[in-house]
Amino acid sequence: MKLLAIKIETSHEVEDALSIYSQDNLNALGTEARKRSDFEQAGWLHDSTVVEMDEIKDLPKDMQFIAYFDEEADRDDLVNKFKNKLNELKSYGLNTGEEKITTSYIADQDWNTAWQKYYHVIDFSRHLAIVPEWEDYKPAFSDQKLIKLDPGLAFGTGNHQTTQLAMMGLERAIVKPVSVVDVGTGSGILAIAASELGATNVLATDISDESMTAAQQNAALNGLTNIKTQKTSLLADVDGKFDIIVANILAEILLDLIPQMNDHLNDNGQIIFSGIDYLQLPKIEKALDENDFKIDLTMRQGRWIGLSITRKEK
Ligand SMILES: C[S@@+](CC[C@H](N)C(=O)[O-])C[C@H]1O[C@@H](n2cnc3c(N)ncnc32)[C@H](O)[C@@H]1O
Repeated sequence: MKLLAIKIETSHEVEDALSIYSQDNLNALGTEARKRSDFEQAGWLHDSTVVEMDEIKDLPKDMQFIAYFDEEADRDDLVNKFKNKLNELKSYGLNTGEEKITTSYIADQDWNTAWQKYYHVIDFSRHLAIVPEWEDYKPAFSDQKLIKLDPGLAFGTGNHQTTQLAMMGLERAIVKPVSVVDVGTGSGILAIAASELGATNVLATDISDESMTAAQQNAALNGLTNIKTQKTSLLADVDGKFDIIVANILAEILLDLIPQMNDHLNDNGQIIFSGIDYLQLPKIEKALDENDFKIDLTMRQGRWIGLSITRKEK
């Protein structure tokens, strides 16, 4: 099988917006960002970044964004959609760089190994490190938990700021054994983090088949038997209540989740949201308030907001 690769010479300011747009709106099979700054920083980073010489001669001016699609996808339509998206992002005042778009068809094996080059150990916190399946890593603290991961085609390498905000929320929330539901699990990264942080049982849900496969494989890779998966949209068909609900999904989808949360949250339960662009926060605040929830903690990385939420006191 071949893949359609759409390459855009653009600016790092629009990396998140293009990644999410490609995956959520255009059904991209995967995305990749080659940033000049990554290459310039290589060598002094304390992680295991390795830069190969043949890549240095071809550095992007700022960022090369690449989205991969099925070879049957409509190439011209996708290129037009990316052009429109870049115009929209420019109208928000974002730097969209050169905006040069090129396309090519590549063998999918090349893609599988190509993106692995840009995915390395993330020494995330005192408690957690994310370790790609193919890398060796020795933690500085012997009790730091390792999340071993092969995200495959699912979202959730741990590199994304939204995933990291949700992980911070989980670290703060899990202070005793609790039950957790991870809504929109992608690679299973947050479900695995919850289990490693001491959750008793975790349900990982997603609407995509790729995510179900990736989450199951990654739970097994980490030897975790307390993670179950369920393919479903949000919490509509989920049975039971949980101590923690965690969801890293775009704000538009979180708005549909909010009215479902009360029926699935135990007394004294907590909710962790991520994936909210800061411009969308007022909508989320309003919906939470209308559904008798309150925000206890607001976290922000770049454009992204993470929230820790509980029920309003009666
Ligand atoms: C931004 S990714 C988050 C992945 C992972 N939890 C992380 O934090 O890195 C969002 C995930 O939500 C899933 N998703 C989107 N809409 C959904 C819905 N209505 N119900 C369940 N999952 C959904 C997508 O398939 C995707 O895997």
